[in-house]
Amino acid sequence: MVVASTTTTTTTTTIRNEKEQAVGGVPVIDLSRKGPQVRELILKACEDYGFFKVINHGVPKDAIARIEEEGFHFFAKPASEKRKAGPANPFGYGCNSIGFNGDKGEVEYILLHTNPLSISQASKAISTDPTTFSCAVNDYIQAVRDLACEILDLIAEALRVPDRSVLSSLVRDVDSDSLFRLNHYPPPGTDYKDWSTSRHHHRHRIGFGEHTDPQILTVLRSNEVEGLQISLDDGVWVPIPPDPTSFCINVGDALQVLTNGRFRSVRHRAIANSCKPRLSIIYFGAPPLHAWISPLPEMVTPQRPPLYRPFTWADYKKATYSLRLGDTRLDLFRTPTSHQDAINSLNSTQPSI
Ligand SMILES: C=C1C[C@]23C[C@@]1(O)CC[C@H]2[C@@]12CC[C@H](O)[C@@](C)(C(=O)O1)[C@H]2[C@@H]3C(=O)O
Ligand SMILES: O=C(O)CCC(=O)C(=O)O
Ligand SMILES: [Fe+2]
Repeated sequence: MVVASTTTTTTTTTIRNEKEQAVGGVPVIDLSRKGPQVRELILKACEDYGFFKVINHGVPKDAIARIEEEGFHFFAKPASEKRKAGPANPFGYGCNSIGFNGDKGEVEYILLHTNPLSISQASKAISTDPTTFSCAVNDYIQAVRDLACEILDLIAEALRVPDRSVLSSLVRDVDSDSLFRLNHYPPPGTDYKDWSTSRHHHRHRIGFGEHTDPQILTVLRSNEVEGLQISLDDGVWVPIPPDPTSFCINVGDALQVLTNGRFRSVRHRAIANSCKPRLSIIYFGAPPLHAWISPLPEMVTPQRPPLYRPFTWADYKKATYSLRLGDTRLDLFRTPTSHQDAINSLNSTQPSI
């Protein structure tokens, strides 16, 4: 059972088991428990939060350990060495600067396309042992892609879509535009860039500013350091307790469209306050550039007309990269009627002057 409880400072979501004991902070779904119950839990989490954690996920420990080691090894290098793999354009090494439109954060990262050829090319600038690096990345991607696809198949079944691979086939396509990212959040005061850092401790040192992920499904794993937060409807930020044995799953914008707004693309951010370095490893499952994205026919009824017009993933990426991190780019793709409905409902909640 999912219960929202309010404390004096924040609202936290508490999950209670059948005996009404609190067992965690967000929906935690055990993927080893097959059957309709798991599908229904995933469905509810995607509708209510656009976010959940999975345990017993089947991703080999060894694949996780190898990519984590490669990540820490790279970020421990001198700034001048790391810069040889940058600047991120959008792929490669980036430091403090996110995207092309002025977004900043206390983060350094490697962003890669998941195409094995581009991984092998990029690895030459990242590692002195590019084969070991690219093998670690490829093996990890393969394992988390399988996990993403298993979840997408369960979602399609729960939505009663006749073709259970309609979502996963977009991510499995050889031309899929899926991405891989390593984010490193150094502790405050660390000299990880060339210029001196502020030693002031802010309550919220923003590592990666608030945003939604544009893709279909995000699979995120971090080390034991906290930082990830998700936003609930009322704008309250909920910290996600770190758990290196689980994966965080986010609904992305494209899945919000495919489900005609039934699932929410969750707003999230990363805070970089900890005195320990945080490393997150992220897979963004995306369709091919030429794929058309529109609400699945089963998600459209006379009562729920299409909220979004059809567009290609290439169109959506273009819009994404022309905007700031925190912008709500999905609004650009709403149908005229649904856009007007949204404006009307907003106006009706504003006091009239
Ligand atoms: C500021 C930007 C960085 C970003 C592209 C964008 O213009 C807006 C979306 C950003 C985001 C957020 C989720 C992923 O981390 C990411 C790779 C993506 O697909 O969209 C980043 C983009 C990026 O860092 O290149
Ligand atoms: O590093 C994190 O925990 C979150 C980063 C993120 O949301 C992203 O890279 O899209
Ligand atoms: Fe994100």
